[in-house]
Amino acid sequence: MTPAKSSAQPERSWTTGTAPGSVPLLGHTLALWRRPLQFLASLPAHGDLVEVRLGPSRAYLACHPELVRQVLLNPRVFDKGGVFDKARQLLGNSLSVSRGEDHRYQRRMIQPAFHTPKIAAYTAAVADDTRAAIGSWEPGRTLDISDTMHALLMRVAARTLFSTGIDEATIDEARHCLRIVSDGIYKRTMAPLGIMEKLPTPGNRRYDRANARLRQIVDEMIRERRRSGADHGDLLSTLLRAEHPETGKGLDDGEVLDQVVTFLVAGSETTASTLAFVFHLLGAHPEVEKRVHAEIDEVLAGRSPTFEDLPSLEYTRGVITESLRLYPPSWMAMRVTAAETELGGRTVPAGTMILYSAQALHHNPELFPDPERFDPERWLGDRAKEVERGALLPFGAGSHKCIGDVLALTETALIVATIASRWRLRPVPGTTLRPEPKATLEPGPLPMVCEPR
Ligand code: HEM
Repeated sequence: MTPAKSSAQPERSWTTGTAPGSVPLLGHTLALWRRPLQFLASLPAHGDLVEVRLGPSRAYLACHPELVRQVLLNPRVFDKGGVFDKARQLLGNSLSVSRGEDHRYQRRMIQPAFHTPKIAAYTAAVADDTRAAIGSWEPGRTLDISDTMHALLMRVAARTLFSTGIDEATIDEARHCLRIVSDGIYKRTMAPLGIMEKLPTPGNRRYDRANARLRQIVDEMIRERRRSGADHGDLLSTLLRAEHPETGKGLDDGEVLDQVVTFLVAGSETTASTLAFVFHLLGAHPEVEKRVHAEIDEVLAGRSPTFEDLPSLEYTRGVITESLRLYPPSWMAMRVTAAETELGGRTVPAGTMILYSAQALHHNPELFPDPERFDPERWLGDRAKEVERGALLPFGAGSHKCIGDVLALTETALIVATIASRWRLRPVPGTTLRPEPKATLEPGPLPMVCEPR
């Protein structure tokens, strides 16, 4: 590890290092491919900025929260290139992959759909939807909490963001397609050569079919809304009524479709995985579960939770934050330098890949003592103030920070409170959590047994 003096930050020295275990030709590609979570979490021990070899290319992982901030708060230099260029071909030039002026315009146009009063309105029915979804649960029944939360989230997204009246069977079909599409986008953006996905393999055909069907379902939803002309005050209406601030031009149906698919990809799997991790953690820590139940019983006294209850559900929110720390759904992201720049005391050429990883930050013992311990109290009272700025980063930062962060936290808290006020979910003995880092960090199958409270 080499100390290096930064001219941009003259007051502090950064340490830079190289990840160990590079092999000829491949560098660290295999380590990053085979055991990405462990590999990333091991890197902060080698410096504030750590060089990683990806085949012939050099990339850097920003490990110190301050360096991550420098990257995320300067999108003109640390731009959305690399995998985002590939994702743009699959998702269209939508919010999560656009850059520069395009991104600024889209963000300005869409942001009003995520203002707090809107979120309070969207989430008014989340408790009802959740109660309807758990209406068929029976004592002693085993369910896969991962799958159950994905199904619930798709219904909630259909209702909150798109106020759609489409039937349950179509929502289920869209969910099935979305998982295939999301997985396919991840594989296609990570594939180094871009050849395999063009071959007519069964997997590629499955992806093409799922993508076409998902787009057909969304397209029908858009046409229906245009036909009715109704303004439901939701995300879909915002997109359909959006106008470019200078040209006054709106989005055509194809552009609206790209945005909707992007929101489904970015918003539903991340939130569903968070919920599954939370229920897994509660099942594995009965003493924490007991405190969550006590808080919910005291605050709600038997009624359904609402947006206004969230400030009072402080411990429950601490559990959710701690789950996002341990299992950040967005486990790694990247930028590409648009020009030569300096980072952590190193001169970094234009076109260099800079990685940042919530997984690496959140499991760093320098930032979170005893990082593998599930400890919701980290987020309560004075202990929360001890956490270093930028150390907790489940939603990113800067101009590309997650637009759905408040919505995701609200939905998660409302769903946890609704379920935990009636049911306790017990892990099936012998079940081991094996998080799967894909487009989102997924919990994998998690069978749990329903017990009425
Ligand atoms: C627990 C749930 C969620 C997590 C952990 C999460 C995480 C993130 C992260 C880390 C980013 C920034 C990625 C980067 O720096 O490149 C991001 C961006 C984004 N997220 Fe989320 N997200 C969640 C839920 C949602 C929801 C509910 C929505 C919408 C309904 C959403 C929509 C988006 C969009 C559109 C972007 C791109 C924003 C931009 O570039 O301007 N996310 N998300």
